[in-house]
Amino acid sequence: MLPVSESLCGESYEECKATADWLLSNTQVRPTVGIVCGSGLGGLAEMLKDPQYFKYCDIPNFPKSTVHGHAGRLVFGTLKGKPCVCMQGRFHLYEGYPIQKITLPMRVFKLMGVETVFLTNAAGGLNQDYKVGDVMIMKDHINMPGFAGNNPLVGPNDDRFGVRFPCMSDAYDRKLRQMALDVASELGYNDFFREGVYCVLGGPSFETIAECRMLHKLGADAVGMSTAHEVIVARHAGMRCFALSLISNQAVMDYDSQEKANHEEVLETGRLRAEQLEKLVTTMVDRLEHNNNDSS
Ligand SMILES: O=P(O)(O)O[C@@H]1C[C@H](O)[C@@H](CO)O1
Ligand code: HPA
Repeated sequence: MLPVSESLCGESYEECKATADWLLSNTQVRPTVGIVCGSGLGGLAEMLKDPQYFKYCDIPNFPKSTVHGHAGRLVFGTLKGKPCVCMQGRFHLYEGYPIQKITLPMRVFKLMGVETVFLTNAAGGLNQDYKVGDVMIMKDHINMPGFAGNNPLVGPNDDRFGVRFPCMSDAYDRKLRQMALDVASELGYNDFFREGVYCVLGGPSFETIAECRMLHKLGADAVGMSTAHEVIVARHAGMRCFALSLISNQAVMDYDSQEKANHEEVLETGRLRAEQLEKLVTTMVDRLEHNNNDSS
């Protein structure tokens, strides 16, 4: 039996530790790199060598994955010789879980020894220069649910994870972003590589035209339904973060447009860019130094 929860939503230190210990007792892998796969981007998990799979429904304290395109399992293995754990599918606010619960895997990552987290997502392009299939390095985020008090760090702070008021001006690691630009250039990806600001909303409905126009005016280049909350929790716990948005569709900004955002297009764009994204992340992991203090 796992310890009785005193947390708001099942994400207390003791519960996360029990989950981390359970996983570590069932695998030999001691991950220093964590990966989160976005919609249609689960193929990255297939890159791990000697994979060991744990279905979310079998992991103590884990929520279940409910979204098509998110396999719902944790994969342990090595990538370019580095011990990794990969979420093949993530949790979203719109699935009905409390925000503290959907970000629980970040704390479990931390307690298993992860130092650096790579996250991917599918997102709608708000920047008019972006095309479907572009890949955006996340330079920053706008956490819309947080404006209304729905921040994953709401609730009692446990200092064993991090401080009460964590800084977020360095949420997306500068050195990793530069490494991504270098690697993208070496791989000949410059034509479809961007760097920009991601705005997270709660979903599951896609945005109205007025909402897209507003978000663009506020400074967002892409809009999605994930990642920012995970990054907040990962940064709170002192892990380095790097995130990529695949522009899976153009956000509709024009009342004359016949375009309609839909999840099938999102998954299809993921399939088209999967190989390049996998190559980029694999190359970056290969170049990682295990030095969390290296962050800037
Ligand atoms: O997990 P991500 O952020 O990649 O998923 C996006 C947002 C929605 O879950 C879904 C919409 O198609 O894709
Ligand atoms: N909006 C929100 N989330 C998304 C989108 C979008 O257009 N595309 C993929 N995820």
